[in-house]
Amino acid sequence: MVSHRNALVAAVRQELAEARGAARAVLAAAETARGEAQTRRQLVRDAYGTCLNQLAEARETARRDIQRRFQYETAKLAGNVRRVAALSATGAAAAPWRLWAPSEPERGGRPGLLRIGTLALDDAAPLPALIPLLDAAHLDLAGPAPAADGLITGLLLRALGSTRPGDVQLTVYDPEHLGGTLAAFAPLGISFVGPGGLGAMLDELVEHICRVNETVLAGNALPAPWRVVVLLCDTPELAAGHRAQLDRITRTGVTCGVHLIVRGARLADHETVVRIDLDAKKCDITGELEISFDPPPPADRVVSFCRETAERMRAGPPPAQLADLSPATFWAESSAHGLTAPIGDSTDGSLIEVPLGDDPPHALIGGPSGSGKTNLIYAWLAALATRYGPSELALYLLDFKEGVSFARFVPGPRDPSWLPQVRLAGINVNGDREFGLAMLRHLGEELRTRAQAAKRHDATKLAELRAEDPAGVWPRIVAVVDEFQVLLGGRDAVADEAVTLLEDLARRGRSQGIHLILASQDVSGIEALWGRSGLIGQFTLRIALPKARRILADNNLAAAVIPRHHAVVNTESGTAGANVVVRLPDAGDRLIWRTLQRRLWRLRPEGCEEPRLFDGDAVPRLPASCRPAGLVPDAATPVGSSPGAVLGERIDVAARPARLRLGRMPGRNLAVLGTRTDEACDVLAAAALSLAAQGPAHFSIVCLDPDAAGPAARLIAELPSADWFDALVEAPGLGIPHYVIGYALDAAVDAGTLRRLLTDGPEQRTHVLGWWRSVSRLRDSLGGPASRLDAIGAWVALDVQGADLAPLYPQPGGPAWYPRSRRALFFDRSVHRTPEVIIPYEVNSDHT
Ligand SMILES: Nc1ncnc2c1ncn2[C@@H]1O[C@H](COP(=O)(O)OP(=O)(O)OP(=O)(O)O)[C@@H](O)[C@H]1O
Repeated sequence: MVSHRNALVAAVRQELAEARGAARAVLAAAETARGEAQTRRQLVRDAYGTCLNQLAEARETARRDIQRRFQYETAKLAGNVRRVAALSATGAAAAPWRLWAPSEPERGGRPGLLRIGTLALDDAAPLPALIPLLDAAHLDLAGPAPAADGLITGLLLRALGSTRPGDVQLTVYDPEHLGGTLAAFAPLGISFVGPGGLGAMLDELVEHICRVNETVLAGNALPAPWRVVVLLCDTPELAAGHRAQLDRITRTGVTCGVHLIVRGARLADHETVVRIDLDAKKCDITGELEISFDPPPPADRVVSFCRETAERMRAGPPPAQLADLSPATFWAESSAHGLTAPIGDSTDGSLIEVPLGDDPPHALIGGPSGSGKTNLIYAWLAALATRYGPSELALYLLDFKEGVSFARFVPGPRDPSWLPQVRLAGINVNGDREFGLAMLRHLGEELRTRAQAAKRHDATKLAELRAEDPAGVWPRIVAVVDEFQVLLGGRDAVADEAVTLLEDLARRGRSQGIHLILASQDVSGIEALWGRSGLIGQFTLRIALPKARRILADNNLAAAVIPRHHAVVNTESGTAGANVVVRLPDAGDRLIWRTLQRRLWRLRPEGCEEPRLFDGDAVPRLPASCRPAGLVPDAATPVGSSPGAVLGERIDVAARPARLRLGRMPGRNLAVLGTRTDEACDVLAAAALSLAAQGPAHFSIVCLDPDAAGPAARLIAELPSADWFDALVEAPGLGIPHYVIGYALDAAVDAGTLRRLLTDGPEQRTHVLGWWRSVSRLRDSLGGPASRLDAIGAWVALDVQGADLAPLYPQPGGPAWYPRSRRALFFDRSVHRTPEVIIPYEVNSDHT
């Protein structure tokens, strides 16, 4: 029993031991699992922390990135807005008060926006808060009266300061303060409306709008000035009638230049109404952005501005500047149908355009000395030359005054530029009416060429010719002749031919695009002008400067009353009633002109040639091509049948040399006549050198005057083949042309030898080119008063009166010739009907 019990205990013990062992094993496993779980938990916790950190970092980076982009975009946007704002509101419309000054609006520009304060932007410099007014809006202000009145004062100052004096007309309804609120503006002549005047004022505005609409419907431009009406109402309620009228004005005013600025009475809703809430610091235009309103302008600034503006209004707007006559784009116009260009402005500042074309075709400018004719021509030419390029306009300019007014258009020693449209300019022409004639002849040729081209293309006027012949170059030609009375003055062949040419050009130039602008101090005495109705009748454009006589019709006295630097432009031949008064800009400033000309010059097309300049005071030099240079022709070189001796420069547009043909015919000798040694020597030297340049020739120099010995020696030094003689000799036939160059042959020559040389020489190619100091001495050297002069086929007269030349001239009485310095009269019996004036070349620059 005991053993059984012992066994049982042992068994139990065994089982218990096993159970305990198993429990311990389970516990150990559980402990291990717990440890592992705890480790895992720690890992997860750590990972979570890392993740959180990374996320926070990423979020911070993204936030910073977004903020940077936001700042960048905001700054960019603000910059753009600031630039737009700067363009939309310039000068007085936007400047802060401390820098504020009135600014001149651009000619033809529209009014911009006006600044009322600034808009605060996060992280960006504040933007100007701008609102529209003129031509755009009515303003409705809500908020405390003093702040609103200050804002209105600022707005008015900006609107007035950025427009021309008189462009804005101000009306103020201020029943409580009886105009006191805006009294600073009183010097501008504003209308103050009292407490009882609101109805009448609104009625008047409504009528004004009706009138403006009538004008616009009639096709006329919107008339200035703008009407700005300020209503300072302290009681919001208006009488029903007033309210109805105000609503009408609100709806229709802006398009008619009527603008309301209202404080205290709400304007009806309309697209043109801009509301400004001073309490909320908001405005319709700027939306949700808060406005920091500008303070009112300093009172003294308003008062001084108004005083100065009132002064300027009394004086009128300043005259246009030369630059105002230029278009925005140069050379953009076509001259097919005419030339239109402003020459100045009217007293209200608008430019006055002057037409030239089919009607009116030509212009006559008149005004006493110093009245501004040349200035007017400068201004006109500047306006034309900036509008029409060289393929549209060609200018021929001639000034018969003693002076160089057209010299600025051609290259000079200090300025190589020229006005690209100028083809020819004549200065100091007062003594050389022949040059005027030459220009008219040249234009006459051009007229003929154009008329033939028009006939070929079946065109009746320039516009048609240009349409039919698009490849042709047919610019309109404008010929300006200043002091043209010099050309027509005098009853001689020059005046007769000039009038005939002018008449032809005036009559037919209209359809061929050739226009004349003639200016004169006094046209009243030009009989040639008034005697030919066919001529004067074509000059339908008349421009009269102050005190001009006979430019306008006899009953048109406008020129007598206009002030200095003004002109009357009349396109109906000067009839009263067709006057337009123009203020002329000062176009005389050389620097301004040079700057303009340089701009045009740089635009000149390829191949644009320098203009031909004729300067009556300049002495032309013998061209290098007329001197024997390089290879000297030898005896084997063929000799032309009639070499041409160059005697001087012809007074013509091409500046060609005048030549005397020396063929093997009787009388082919030259007599240079007169006492001016220098010029006589130059004529002989030019003749000899030019002959030597043309082929083999031999020269015999005979010099009988010690004063001419220097030039004669210089000549012989330059001639390839020449001998010096102290007396006239008969040279044997050489087989090549032989020229006897005789200086002062009247001094002492054997009459028989001279006669034989003159008579028989030319047949054997021996020609005498001699200088005699007078016609009678020439005769004496040929044997006395009865001797014949047939052997002298050509002559050049220097200081010899026309009547003295009678023995050498086919018409009785001799040619009409009054000697002039550095001018000579050339007559070649075999080619001339009438003699021609030439300018002896300067051959050697010093006349020792
Ligand atoms: N619109 C103007 N504004 C300012 N100055 C002017 C104006 N017109 C002319 N003048 C000046 O008046 C003076 C005379 O002008 P201009 O030489 O044009 O007159 P003119 O009629 O051609 O005289 P003249 O026949 O004696 O040559 C010049 O000094 C010129 O600068």
